[in-house]
Amino acid sequence: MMLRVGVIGTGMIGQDHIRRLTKVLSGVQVTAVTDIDLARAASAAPEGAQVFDTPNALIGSDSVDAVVICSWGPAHEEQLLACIAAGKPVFCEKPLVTSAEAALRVMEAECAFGRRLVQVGFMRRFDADYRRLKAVIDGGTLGLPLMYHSTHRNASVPPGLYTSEMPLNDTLVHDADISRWLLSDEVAGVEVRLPRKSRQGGELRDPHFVLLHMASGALVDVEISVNIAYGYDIRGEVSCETGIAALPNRPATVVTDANGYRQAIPEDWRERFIEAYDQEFREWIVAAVQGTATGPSTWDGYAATLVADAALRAVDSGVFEKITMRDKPALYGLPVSRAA
Ligand SMILES: NC(=O)c1ccc[n+]([C@@H]2O[C@H](COP(=O)([O-])OP(=O)(O)OC[C@H]3O[C@@H](n4cnc5c(N)ncnc54)[C@H](O)[C@@H]3O)[C@@H](O)[C@H]2O)c1
Ligand SMILES: O[C@H]1[C@H](O)[C@@H](O)[C@H](O)[C@@H](O)[C@H]1O
Repeated sequence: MMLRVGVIGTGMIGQDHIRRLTKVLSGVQVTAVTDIDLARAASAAPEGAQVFDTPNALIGSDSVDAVVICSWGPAHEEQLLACIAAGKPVFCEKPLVTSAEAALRVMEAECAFGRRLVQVGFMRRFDADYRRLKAVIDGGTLGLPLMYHSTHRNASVPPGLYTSEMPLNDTLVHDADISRWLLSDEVAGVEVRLPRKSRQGGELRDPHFVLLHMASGALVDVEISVNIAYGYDIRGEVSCETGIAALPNRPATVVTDANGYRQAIPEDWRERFIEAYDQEFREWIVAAVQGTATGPSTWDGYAATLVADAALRAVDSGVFEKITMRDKPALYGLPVSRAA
């Protein structure tokens, strides 16, 4: 069966996902697009796709079996609720939503529907390097994971559009999610320290040093730098009881010349995670054709949102901010635990 997809939001990642859905992946066709900027939607629409005036019109259309949401975070809740009301599988870019209350409303709607419909765009879980790293941790040969060092550096972020909350509610959510997934753990609380401000980002508060206290007692330190200038640099190293497991430096051709040996650094997320995005959509298509969703869930989006909310509180309070999660609905599987 050919999955007919409607895309909401045709900005940077919307266009990149339309490219992979039309030129890279099979079994899928983009039949509809929309954006509040209709001219942008029209220019991003692949041949034969209909341009809708509103997300609701696209979601309700008979020509759309499943939806991909690539609008800004604060718009996600309303669009997710409309997809769930229509019973259509939906891939929603991260962040799921931008407050815990909104995440709970989406969760309640999905649970009332009774079947998973939502996959959240935490693409690191589909990256081959992260998958190998998790296999080593889960294999147990290094003992229990004690600390995870997560480095998240963006060359730059769009001035004006990327606000001072976003290092925590748009960028940190990746590190929160990957820490939970890698360590099979939950985040119990957050501290944030602000180092000297970088002059690269104008008024933007940047960088951030975040400490995630995991329920097992493991600690995760996260560097969020969003105007590092030199490239998109994602690193991760897990310190266990008897050894260390780390992401490799990205395989890239080594250039040698009079200036020495060097390897290229990805420009942005499109380049660094290109295969991971392809894979997350391969897996999404398989589930969406069956009318459901697998992979990162509304529960995972809720957990990451709780971390973002707590981190935003911690910036103001300067102290440890505790996280309290609601009970996990059966729809999302068993609670995780990494026993000491
Ligand atoms: N997984 C990743 O690595 C990754 C990478 C980039 C962006 N993202 C996420 O994807 C989303 C979009 O990011 P982007 O970088 O493409 O931003 P962008 O600003 O380039 O594009 C967003 C588009 O959505 C449109 N839009 C906003 N609100 C809308 C609404 N209510 N209805 C219809 N259209 C609307 C805007 O007009 C714009 O064209 C964000 O949630 C972002 O966090 C994820
Ligand atoms: O929306 C983007 C995207 O999620 C990237 O993966 C992340 O590195 C950026 O910080 C964020 O702004």
